[in-house]
Amino acid sequence: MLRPPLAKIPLIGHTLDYMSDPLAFMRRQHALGPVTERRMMGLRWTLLSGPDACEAALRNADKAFANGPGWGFLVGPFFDRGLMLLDFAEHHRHRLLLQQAFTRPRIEGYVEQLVPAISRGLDAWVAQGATVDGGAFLAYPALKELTLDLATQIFMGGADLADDAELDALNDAFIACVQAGGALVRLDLPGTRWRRAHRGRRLLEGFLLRHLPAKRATEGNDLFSVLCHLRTDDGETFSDEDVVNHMIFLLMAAHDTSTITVTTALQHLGQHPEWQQRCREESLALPEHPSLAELETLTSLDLVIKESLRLVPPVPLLARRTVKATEVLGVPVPKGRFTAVMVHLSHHLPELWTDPERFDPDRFSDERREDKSHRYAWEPFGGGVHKCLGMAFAGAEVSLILHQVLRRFEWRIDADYVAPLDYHSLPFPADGLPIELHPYQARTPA
Ligand code: HEM
Repeated sequence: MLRPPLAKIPLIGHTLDYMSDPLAFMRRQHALGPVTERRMMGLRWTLLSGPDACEAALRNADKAFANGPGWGFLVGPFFDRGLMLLDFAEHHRHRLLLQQAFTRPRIEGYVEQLVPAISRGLDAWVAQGATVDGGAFLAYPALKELTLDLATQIFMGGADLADDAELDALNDAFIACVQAGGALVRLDLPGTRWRRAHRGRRLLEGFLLRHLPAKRATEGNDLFSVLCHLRTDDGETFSDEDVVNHMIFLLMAAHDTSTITVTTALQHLGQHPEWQQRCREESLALPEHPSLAELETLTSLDLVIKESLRLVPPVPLLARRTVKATEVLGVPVPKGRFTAVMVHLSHHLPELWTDPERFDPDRFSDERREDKSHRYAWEPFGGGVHKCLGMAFAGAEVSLILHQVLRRFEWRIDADYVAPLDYHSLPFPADGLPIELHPYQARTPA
């Protein structure tokens, strides 16, 4: 925690302003206009707020905004050459190939693997007995562990690649890479997040390179194996280096984002028992291990997930840097300018949403469709050519976890509870989201 005198230095002060309450920071900025400037993290940034300004950068009609040099500043050394950090023709080429790993038949295959893996993860929640029955169960760390285990399973092809100690080391390495994004000291110095992340990246590269020949040799249905065997009609494939870079990025892209979404949904379902019951009834009507098509019939849960992504978008702002001079809504933006596309704010603007701070999943129902108020009113997955490639996978994973949790547990959270969200990297509840969790007991009608 920085002491107050440091917080008063303007360039760090604005960074901390953002981290302590991003929405308040974005609101203050937006009051000055949709295209403004601020010094943050030692650099001058153009800040885009409101759906029109966000749309301009994400549609990127004149190809002025680049991802690599923007995100590269925040997470570059650790997620180097992941799809999100590639640009223009090269990005297009890699995306064409990578999207074959996220077709519907592939996702159906991942769902088949996810279903038993989630069941096993939730068995462990029950086995933790003391925390499950009545005591405070910390939902966020439990979900983080669950989604990391799922990533090991679905992305890497199972725990047999590594023993428990190595898996723990890999998880730590991966977490170090993610946490470096919010580091204020961005130098490879002893004891810094930056140094831990460099070490983490090396460990992940070594692990993946070691297992790559075996993945190339046989065709499995885990993501690592799939990436090794992708081929376009023109015969394009990924090099070993590409596979490693994409794998490390995909692990990052998939993990925290899905965990945050499930956490937010659990919180609101705990605070709104009527929605919890409505979702549970739909889940109880399906098998414990549903197919992708069955999962898509969970309409109430779908509304809850959309509303959770609106209230707490896991990626609150998107980073870009201009590669040439351009303008947004008539305001000039010079070449070389770091740009923050503040999608979070659009989700909370009263001109786009009724009573935006209220948890109201029905706002996404066919009768209301408030998300149609603007093409970029709801953009948790971004927009334009970099729109999230894992959107369908994420939807399936998040719904599957919540489906099984709803069938097996019930929980309550105080209606007045406000999650103390930490925004040093992606948002998460600093208190771990304590909930009162009980095994679900079906009630017999009186
Ligand atoms: C709820 C969960 C998720 C959210 C909210 C989310 C959000 C986003 C956002 C906002 C972007 C765009 C970044 C930008 O324009 O700068 C993005 C890109 C991306 N996401 Fe996701 N994501 C989620 C889950 C996933 C999952 C599960 C995967 C993979 C399994 C994934 C893979 C990707 C990839 C590959 C990109 C880069 C796309 C490109 O640059 O062409 N995401 N995600």
